[in-house]
Amino acid sequence: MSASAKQLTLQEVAKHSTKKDLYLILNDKIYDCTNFAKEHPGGEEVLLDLAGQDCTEAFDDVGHSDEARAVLDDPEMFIGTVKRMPGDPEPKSKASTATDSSSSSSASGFGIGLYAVILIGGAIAYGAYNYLQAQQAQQQ
Ligand code: HEM
Repeated sequence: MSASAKQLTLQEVAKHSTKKDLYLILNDKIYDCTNFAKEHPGGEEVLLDLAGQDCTEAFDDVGHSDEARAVLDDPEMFIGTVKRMPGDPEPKSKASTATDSSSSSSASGFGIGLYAVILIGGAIAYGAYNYLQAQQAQQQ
């Protein structure tokens, strides 16, 4: 059975998104969860919501047990692996690092803005101080 493991693109997997034909992607592997969905302790709905999509993140967020992972060892459920095409989104587990780096770059953008405000504020204060000093000197 595993000898017949297929490679499907994300678009092909996305076609299997109904109650009667339900594929899920987990860590770049494709599983037929049509029968399992009815038995899923977390409910059929959550799996149907993610049908035909990558559910790696959602699966990890729930903190599934090793027993849950063992369910996926069933050769009846294993379909094959994801064939990534140019322009496809990255696997979910790697996507989180991408968001991390973008959020840190926006944070440093804010840092530069704050730095500029402090510099300009300092320059204005220095100018005002010099002006007042000059005024006082004139009065004496
Ligand atoms: C095909 C993949 C999945 C398998 C094999 C699976 C299997 C299981 C199993 C065996 C449990 C019982 C608790 C445990 O052993 O951890 C469980 C619970 C649960 N699952 Fe999944 N699950 C899958 C995908 C998902 C996804 C994508 C979600 C989405 C949000 C989800 C949500 C939940 C929730 C909320 C529970 C807790 C239910 C409760 O404690 O009342 N599962 N799952």
